Amino acid sequence: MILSATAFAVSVGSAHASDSYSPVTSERLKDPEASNWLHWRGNYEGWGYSPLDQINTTNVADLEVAWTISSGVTEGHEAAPIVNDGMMFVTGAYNNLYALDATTGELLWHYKRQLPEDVVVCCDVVNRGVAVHGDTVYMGTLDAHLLAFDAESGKIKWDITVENYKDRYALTSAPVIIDDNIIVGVHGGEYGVRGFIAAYDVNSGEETWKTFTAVDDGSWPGDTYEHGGAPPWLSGTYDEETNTLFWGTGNPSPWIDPARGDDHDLRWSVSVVALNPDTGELKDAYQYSPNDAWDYDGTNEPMLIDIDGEPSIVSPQRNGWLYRLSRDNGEIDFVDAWPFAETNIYADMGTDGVPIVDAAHRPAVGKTVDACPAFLGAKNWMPAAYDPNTELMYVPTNEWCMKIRGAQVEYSAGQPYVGAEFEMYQVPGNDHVGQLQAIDPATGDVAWANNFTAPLWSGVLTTGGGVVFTGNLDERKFMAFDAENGDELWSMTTNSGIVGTPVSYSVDGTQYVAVWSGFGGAIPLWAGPVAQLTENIPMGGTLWVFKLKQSWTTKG
Ligand SMILES: O=C(O)c1cc(C(=O)O)c2c(n1)C(=O)C(=O)c1cc(C(=O)O)[nH]c1-2
Ligand SMILES: [Ca+2]
Repeated sequence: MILSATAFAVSVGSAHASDSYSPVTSERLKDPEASNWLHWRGNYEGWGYSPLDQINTTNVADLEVAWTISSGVTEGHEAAPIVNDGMMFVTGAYNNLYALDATTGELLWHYKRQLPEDVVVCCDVVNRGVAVHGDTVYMGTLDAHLLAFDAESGKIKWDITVENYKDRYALTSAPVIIDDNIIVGVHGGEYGVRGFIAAYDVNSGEETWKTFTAVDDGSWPGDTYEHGGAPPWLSGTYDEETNTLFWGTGNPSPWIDPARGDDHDLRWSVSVVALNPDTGELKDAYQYSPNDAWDYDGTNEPMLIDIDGEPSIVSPQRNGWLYRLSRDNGEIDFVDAWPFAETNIYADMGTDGVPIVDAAHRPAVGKTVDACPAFLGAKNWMPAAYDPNTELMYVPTNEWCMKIRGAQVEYSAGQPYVGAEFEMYQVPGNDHVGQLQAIDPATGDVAWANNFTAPLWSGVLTTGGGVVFTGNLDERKFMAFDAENGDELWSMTTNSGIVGTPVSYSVDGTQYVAVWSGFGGAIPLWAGPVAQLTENIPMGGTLWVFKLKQSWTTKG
């Protein structure tokens, strides 16, 4: 299914000069202050962890609303707000960008992208956030531009074209900034783009490198890599120690192609790649699903964690397996993998990390199969979080399956290039689809799990106060759980279903937690009958910001 973006007028609000914007240096990005939220996942390692502990398990029940702001837009609001010394930058749907006073919600400036009428993206007109560097704020757009704004005034410094949106290239996620490079990965796996990661100079916007993720190495039949997808549409992570960028890549285009046969790996689709961020040079890669036929994009965040002193990558994948990989010297090696939701596509996981496919669950043209998970995955884009105190990761999970079969499709620029027919369904006998799981990344053991009737489509935040935050859909609740045992400590019913990415920050000694409520994203567009679980959710984006009641905050 496709969705067209309607045009909006640009309206940069009145510039409001705050007296002292703090420039974001490369050093600050490498070692972010606990009070700020400078990366979409809080740090380069992709943890989604705030060390702040003013809000903790003993007082979180006393949270109250500090302020809210409504976007007036009814599509999905997925972004993580970025906060730098009291100033917040947050995106809504359709590339709306708001600069706000993080303590009061006062709107300092607002940019509304004028998108061409014929912009089409696969999975809703979403944006997952901005990146910040110096006195500049950067946003990727649905028409595949990269924009640089003056942080204080909202004035556009530069606007570059990353690729042609008419071929369905788009940017939906937050850029990653490493020293003088601003790095983005493209969308378009359902339209036959050729995926790439590219870097631009933070000051001039000039391209410094571009690395294709569908590679010409003989692992694709003929020249099919040229429309082979593998789009790295979510943000990557960065290991400063070895100067390595890790980035997940999407599904091959089309999902199913009779020409491929069984022996084409289609590198590096559904993989994690390791790049030198200065040059874009490929250091190494590991493929989660060679020759993928189920739309199991491997884009999910490669979280960088040290496990018993071993530098590791941990990533819960759409295919239902949680991977533990090593990352010594920027080289990726398979260590272990564990199923974390209903999955039947692999008969076994080889000890070398090359899965043994169960042919009974592999679709082809003229062959319908039942496959679990469904193509929307055991976990999709909504980021898991890691808590260095409990040493657990908290994974928003969905259990569902699909009937799927191949369909003939020809490449035609800008047209859907999927090659499959499918219908999702709930796992028979299950009373839930969504689950928040606390998992030990060393062993794959589940410490606790909480179930939700509808799918879970919100990011997760961990905090130094031992509280885990996430939101759900049909109940519209933003919730706080005890990181140790999963007990629900607090919740608040919001305006809409939550598909946001919660963050935490503090200003003048007061800790805040912020999250969008505004249902949308892939579920209403793609989930078929399973979307019925979410059909009565009210629509519309509101950013909610919480803090403790005064009696707690003054105790310091
Ligand atoms: O292959 C791609 O280029 C691509 C891009 C995106 C995106 O950029 O949002 C999604 C997907 N695929 C996808 O398969 C998917 O399930 C999905 C869900 C969502 C969402 O925001 O809810 N985006 C995307
Ligand atoms: Ca995809």
